[in-house]
Amino acid sequence: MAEIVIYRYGHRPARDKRITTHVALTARAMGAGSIIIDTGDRGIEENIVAVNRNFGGHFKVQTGVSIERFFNSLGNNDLLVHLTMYGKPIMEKIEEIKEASREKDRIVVFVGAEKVPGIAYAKSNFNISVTSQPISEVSALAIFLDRFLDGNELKNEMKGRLDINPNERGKTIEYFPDGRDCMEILLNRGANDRLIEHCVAVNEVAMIISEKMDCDRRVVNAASLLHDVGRTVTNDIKHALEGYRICEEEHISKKISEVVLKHTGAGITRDEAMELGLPDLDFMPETIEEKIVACADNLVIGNRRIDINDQVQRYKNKGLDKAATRIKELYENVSSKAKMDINEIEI
Ligand SMILES: C[S@@+](CC[C@H](N)C(=O)[O-])C[C@H]1O[C@@H](n2cnc3c(N)ncnc32)[C@H](O)[C@@H]1O
Repeated sequence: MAEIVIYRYGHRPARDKRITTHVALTARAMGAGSIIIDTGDRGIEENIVAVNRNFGGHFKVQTGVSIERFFNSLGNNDLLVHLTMYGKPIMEKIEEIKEASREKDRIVVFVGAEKVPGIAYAKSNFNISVTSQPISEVSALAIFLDRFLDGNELKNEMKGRLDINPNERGKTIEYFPDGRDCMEILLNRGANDRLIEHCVAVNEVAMIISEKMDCDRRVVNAASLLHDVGRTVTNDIKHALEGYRICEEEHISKKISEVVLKHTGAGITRDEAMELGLPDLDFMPETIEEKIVACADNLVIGNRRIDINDQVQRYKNKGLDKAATRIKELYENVSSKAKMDINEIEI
């Protein structure tokens, strides 16, 4: 499938910031991989970086590429489609464009802001109109992308720091802190260097495991970095509970705080929880993300990897035989899901 690139011509930073940003947002949401803008505009670049961070994906933006430089950069593997009210109707040409794009690396969609010079019409493989009436470049681009991608772009899922969960009467926003956010939370909560180094080491192991299976990597990333944030309050068995409370205070998704809550050893049963003075709850890891983080924590002591058998022995030495058996079983379970021996992971 050819990569879709948008070229935005005639951008005037003082006048067009909003509409060019909307062209970029539409391109990003509707299946394009990047936008190139003729006039330099750091504001738009920063805006798109922030949108990617919040809502996911790797949409690229480059500004300050003049039309001459842009045309010089085009090669035989590019198909250039110019959207203009003076072009051929999209319904007549879209199948031909799809066919032509199959042999190309990139399909470059040219949209103007102000008057477009004749060279754009001459250089384009297709000059395409979306109705013969003047409309906004945002709508022209949206309709073109929708027709070109047969509506499949509407199924795109990008995952960033925020998930917007729509409901009948509004929305709920779920927050998945990224690495930078997690580090800020740890520091703001007073984590010392040793604690941070431990969290980073567990994170490294957890992320390697997460690459081997289908799971929400945002959850694994944040939960592994924050699994011990409760140790800024206490180092006893209640640290996971404190971590959960901190995650709640930071308005972090439950998918993450639940991992933090259940990361101790290979989980704590309801009976054990009662004996340990914890709330009358089951703290056993159930989701794949919960299992990955608990398991990664068992493979790390301080900031170094520990052999799983040594970890199991440490629990046995403390007389915690049941917990030791569960740790081994969890390790075997996660290894089989990862289709590798996770005891071989090196950091
Ligand atoms: C405000 S218009 C400027 C049109 C300008 N007068 C020109 O020379 O084409 C901005 C852009 O919207 C897009 N556009 C506007 N109407 C369109 C239509 N009916 N079909 C396709 N694209 C259209 C074109 O890409 C155009 O360059």
